[in-house]
Amino acid sequence: MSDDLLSLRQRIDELDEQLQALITERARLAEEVARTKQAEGEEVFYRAEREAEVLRGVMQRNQGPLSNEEMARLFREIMSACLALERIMNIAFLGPEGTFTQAAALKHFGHSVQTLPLGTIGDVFREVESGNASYGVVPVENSTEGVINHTLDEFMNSSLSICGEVELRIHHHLLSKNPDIRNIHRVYSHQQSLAQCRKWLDMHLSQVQQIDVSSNAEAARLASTDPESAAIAGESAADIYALGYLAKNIEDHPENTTRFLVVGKRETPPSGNDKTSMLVYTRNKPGALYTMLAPFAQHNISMSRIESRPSHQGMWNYAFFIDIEGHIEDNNVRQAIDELEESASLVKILGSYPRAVL
Ligand SMILES: O=C(O)C(=O)C[C@]1(C(=O)O)C=C[C@@H](O)C=C1
Repeated sequence: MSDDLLSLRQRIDELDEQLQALITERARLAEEVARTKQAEGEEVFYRAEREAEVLRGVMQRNQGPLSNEEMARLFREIMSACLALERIMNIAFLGPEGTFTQAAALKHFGHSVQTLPLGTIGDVFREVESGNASYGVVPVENSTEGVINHTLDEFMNSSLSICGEVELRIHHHLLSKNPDIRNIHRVYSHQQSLAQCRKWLDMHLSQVQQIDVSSNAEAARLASTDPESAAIAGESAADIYALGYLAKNIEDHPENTTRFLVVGKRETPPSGNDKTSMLVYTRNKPGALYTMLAPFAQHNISMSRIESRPSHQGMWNYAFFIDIEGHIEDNNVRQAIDELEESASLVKILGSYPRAVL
């Protein structure tokens, strides 16, 4: 080994020692935080607003060469490990193991949580409502395929609050036990993923049967038992089912992103950069939509999403899912909602939560 390399490694060793001592000190402080929370009768250890504040601080201070996201990911894991000293959290997600929803849960909470795969979006809500899981993670919309109605509909009858959002770039791969694409006769995947790779499939596998299954992870499991088949799924499913890559990143839109929501029982205090989601029921009369939206414009509040769903409460009533910028404790948001309540049949606040940091 050259002297130059040796001395660089010595400096890295010294820094690692300092970093380790600092991480240990941070972990001890987290233990002290836990004791303080306990003494104050607090039952909730996870603080979404504080975590967002810490991660934003990390990104603001960062000057490279690591990217902001990379640096924040490192701190994400340190905080996750610190929180695990306070309390191990159980996170329910739309399973099975290896789904993008699991990847979103780990991106949001870090890897020091326990993840609990469940069969349906409804099961995720029930598990959090019953207290068996601390939080739940469910998909809510995809940039190419649109909104996930099951999730929106669950909010109509649930008392849970949204306490976070996660955005995940979705990369789809063609995975198989078979090393030769010419031997593939069937492709398994979730119907949304088949749709997201439509052009690629038409171009490369137009003669191959497409089989729509309940999740990409299930598709990967099937492909692992059927060597004449392939699955369209993500990296974690490839790892879990030991599949090889026949083609990578086959999604039609490279910017393909899915947004997930984190649901829990606690309302989240302001973090300084928040969103508020609500469900607004209106009567079907002329100008209802205009009247409903006017308070947001008057109070200078940006709306990032509006979706309508049949309300299931009478044939002509609609429910609108609306996301706005700001926190329910902000004066202008509070005032706009007070005014909205005068014209709407019902306004249900689903939660104010930090805008996705990572
Ligand atoms: O500040 C707190 O309340 C903590 O518990 C500490 C800490 C952290 O490690 O910074 C850990 C977990 C919380 O979710 C937020 C922050």
